[in-house]
Amino acid sequence: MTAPMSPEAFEQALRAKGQYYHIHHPFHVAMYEGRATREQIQGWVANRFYYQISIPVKDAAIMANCPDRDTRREWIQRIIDHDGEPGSEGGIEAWLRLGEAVGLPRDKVLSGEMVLPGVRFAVDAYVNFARRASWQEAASSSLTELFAPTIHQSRLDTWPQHYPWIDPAGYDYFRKRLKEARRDVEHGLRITLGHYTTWEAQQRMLEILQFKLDVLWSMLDAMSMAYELERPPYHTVTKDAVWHRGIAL
Ligand SMILES: O=C(O)c1cc(C(=O)O)c2c(n1)C(=O)C(=O)c1cc(C(=O)O)[nH]c1-2
Repeated sequence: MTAPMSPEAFEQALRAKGQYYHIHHPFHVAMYEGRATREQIQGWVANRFYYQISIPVKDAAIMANCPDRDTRREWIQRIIDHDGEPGSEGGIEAWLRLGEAVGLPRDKVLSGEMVLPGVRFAVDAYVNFARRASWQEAASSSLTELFAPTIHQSRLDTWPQHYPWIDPAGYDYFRKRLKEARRDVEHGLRITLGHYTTWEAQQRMLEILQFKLDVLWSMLDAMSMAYELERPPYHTVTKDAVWHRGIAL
C-alpha cells in the first residue's frame, strides 16, 4: 500500500492540475489575446450563462446530501452569491448585465436559445455528479476554482483594451468573483484536505478534479466548433438552431 501524500503534497498535486485549466483552451486564449470576434464573445457569454444558472442548483444538490450543519451554513453563501439576496443582486444578474454589455438582450440570454447541446451536456454532467456523489466529493469538485481568480483577472486586464465596444459596466461579475472564489477555495480545500486521507482516495480526488477540468474544456470545444470552425450542430443540414432547449426532468 502506498503511503498517503501529506496535506501539503496533496494540495500541491491539486494545484498542479492547473496546467489543464481552460485558461489554456485556444478559444479562451483568443479571447484574452484580442482575437475573438464580437460573435465569438457573445456566443461565449450566452453559453456560459447556462453554467452560471446551474451552479446554484449544483450547490443546492451538495447541501441536500450534506447532514453537517456547519458545512451547510458556510456552503449556502455560494447560492446567495449567485442568486442574490435583498440588497444584493448576485452573480446571475451580473452575468445578464455582462450579456447586455456585449450586446445581447436579456431575453435572448435568459431563453437559453444559444446554449449549444455540447455545453448543456457538459454542465449537466457536473450537476448530476453533484447530485449523486457524496457531498465531500461534490464539494471538492468545485476546486477548479483554485485557478479561477487568474482567469477572471486575465479578462479584467485584457478585455477593456481589446474590445472597446464592450460596456465596462459588464465587468462587475469578474471583479466580484475574485474575492468570492478565494473564499470558496479556502472552504473547499479545508473539506478536501480533511476528507481524502489515503493514497487511493487522493488519486480518486485527482480524477474528480480532472473530470471537472474536462467539463470546462468540453464547453469550450463545443463553442469552438460553433463559433470558430463555424460548424454548429446540424450545419450540414440547416443554418437554423434546431437543437433542443433543455428537457426539464
Ligand atoms: O470564468 C471562469 O473561468 C470560471 C470558472 C469556474 C470554475 O473553475 O469552475 C467557476 C467560475 N468561473 C465562476 O464564476 C463560478 O462562480 C464558479 C463556481 C464554480 C463551482 O464549481 O462551484 N466554479 C466556478
